[in-house]
This record gives sequence, C-alpha cells and structure tokens, in this order.
Amino acid sequence: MYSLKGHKVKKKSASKFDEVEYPLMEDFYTIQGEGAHTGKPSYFIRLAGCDVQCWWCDVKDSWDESKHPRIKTREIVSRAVDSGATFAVITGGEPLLHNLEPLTVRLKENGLQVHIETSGSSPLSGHLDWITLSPKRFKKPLDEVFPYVDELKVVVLKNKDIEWAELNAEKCPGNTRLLLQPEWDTPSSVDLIVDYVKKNPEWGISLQTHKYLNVP
Ligand SMILES: C[S@@+](CC[C@H](N)C(=O)[O-])C[C@H]1O[C@@H](n2cnc3c(N)ncnc32)[C@H](O)[C@@H]1O
Ligand SMILES: Nc1nc2[nH]cc(C(=O)O)c2c(=O)[nH]1
Ligand code: SF4
Ligand SMILES: [Mg+2]
Repeated sequence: MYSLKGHKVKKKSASKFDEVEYPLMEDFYTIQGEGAHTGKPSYFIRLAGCDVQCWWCDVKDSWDESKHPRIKTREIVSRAVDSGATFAVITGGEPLLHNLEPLTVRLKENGLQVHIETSGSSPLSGHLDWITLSPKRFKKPLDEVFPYVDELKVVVLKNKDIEWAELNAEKCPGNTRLLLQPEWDTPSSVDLIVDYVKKNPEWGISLQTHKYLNVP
C-alpha cells in the first residue's frame, strides 16, 4: 500500500478536493480482467495523457489529454459510488501524470479500495491500496516506485521482454506477485510465456480475460 507520509484518510476531508478536475477518457463498471484481482467487479477510471507511448498499446486514444473533457473529482467519485462497486481501478493513459491525492482520498472516504495500473514512469501520488506496475522499456519506472509494488505485470512479445521482466522483479519487494501477460496481437508470446513459467514457477500468467468475455 502507498500513502503520502503522515497523511491519514479522515472522513469528510477538505471539500476543495471535490473541485479538482482530471482529464477523463472514460469510466465504467466492469470486471477486472487482468492480474491478481482478475474477476473482481471494479469501477475503472481511465485518465487521459500518456508520455510512454508503447507502439502496441491497446488504448492509444487515451494518449492525447486535450481530446478528453476535464471532469471534477466530485462527479467521478459520485459515479463510482452510485455503481455500487467496492474496488476502483485508476488507469489510463498513464495515471501517475496526475496528482492522485484528491481523487484517491475522496474514493477512500467513500469506502472504495483504490487500485492503480501504472508504468511507474512518473512519481507516485495519492492513497493506493494495490499497485500494479507494468514497466516499459520506452520510459522506465522510477526507482522510488519499486518498494510499493504489489504486482508486477509485464507485457511480453518476445524473449527480450522476459529478460526485462526479470530485471524489474529484482527491484520489487519479495512478496510481489510476478505475472507475464501476452501482448494481445502476438499469439507467439503465449508459447514463450508458458514455457518460461513452467521452468520458473515463481512467475504466473495474466491474461486479458475481459477481451475473451467481451466486456469493457
Ligand atoms: C493501457 S495500460 C494503462 C496503464 C499504464 N499506462 C500501464 O501501462 O500500466 C493498462 C494495462 O494494459 C497493458 N496493455 C496495454 N496494451 C496491451 C496489449 N496490446 N496487450 C497486452 N497488454 C496490454 C499495459 O501493460 C497495462 O498493464
Ligand atoms: N476489464 C478490464 N480490465 C482491465 N484491467 C486493466 C485494464 C486497463 O486498461 O488498465 C483493464 C480494462 O481495460 N478492462
Ligand atoms: S504506458 Fe500504458 S497507456 Fe501508455 S502507451 Fe504504454 S500501455 Fe499504453
Ligand atoms: Mg485495458
């Protein structure tokens, strides 16, 4: 869990947080499709803007912040609460391009667990109950992120990506969930991953199950 030093989440914090705006591409209540929390109903908040720009990214429309409306924290949190979800997943784009303190404090005050999907290439902010780090060679994670990682989820296209996964695993805490995720449009990555995980059982496989289920 990551929390700004010394700041406890209290009931009814400053309502000025409610007025803070974020560029929002989309928000929706669905099933977490990836990683250790696969299968859990979760409210996804997809913030716009990304300076990593992986060529195989499955949500390139999120990259340009200026193409998306700025929405107040109050509105985003109210929609998440109204959905009935108990987990919120903040993703993007690269969500750590934004100061997540207002949004995460208000989500937690309203009883939601807050998870994040990040490349770790910008500084941590906010109050995060679960950090999924998906490191990218295109803009590598900051060293300060590694101590807080709960789950390492590396997208694999070829053998070099498994080497990159191992390098990142060395920097994560000992109890980090280690997962390899096949790049969706590279079927050959599945054989590589299956073979590797059988020989290295400390690693597991993460699949993008929402794409098989045909849910968002
Ligand atoms: C779209 S990213 C947004 C969050 C953040 N920018 C990141 O990369 O972690 C969400 C997750 O989808 C993964 N992902 C993106 N495109 C993918 C693809 N084509 N195949 C498999 N996983 C993909 C990312 O690695 C990340 O774990
Ligand atoms: N269902 C579902 N699960 C997801 N897990 C991570 C996602 C993401 O794009 O960050 C994602 C997503 O887009 N949809
Ligand atoms: S860091 Fe995440 S959002 Fe940005 S391009 Fe890569 S996968 Fe897409
Ligand atoms: Mg996705």
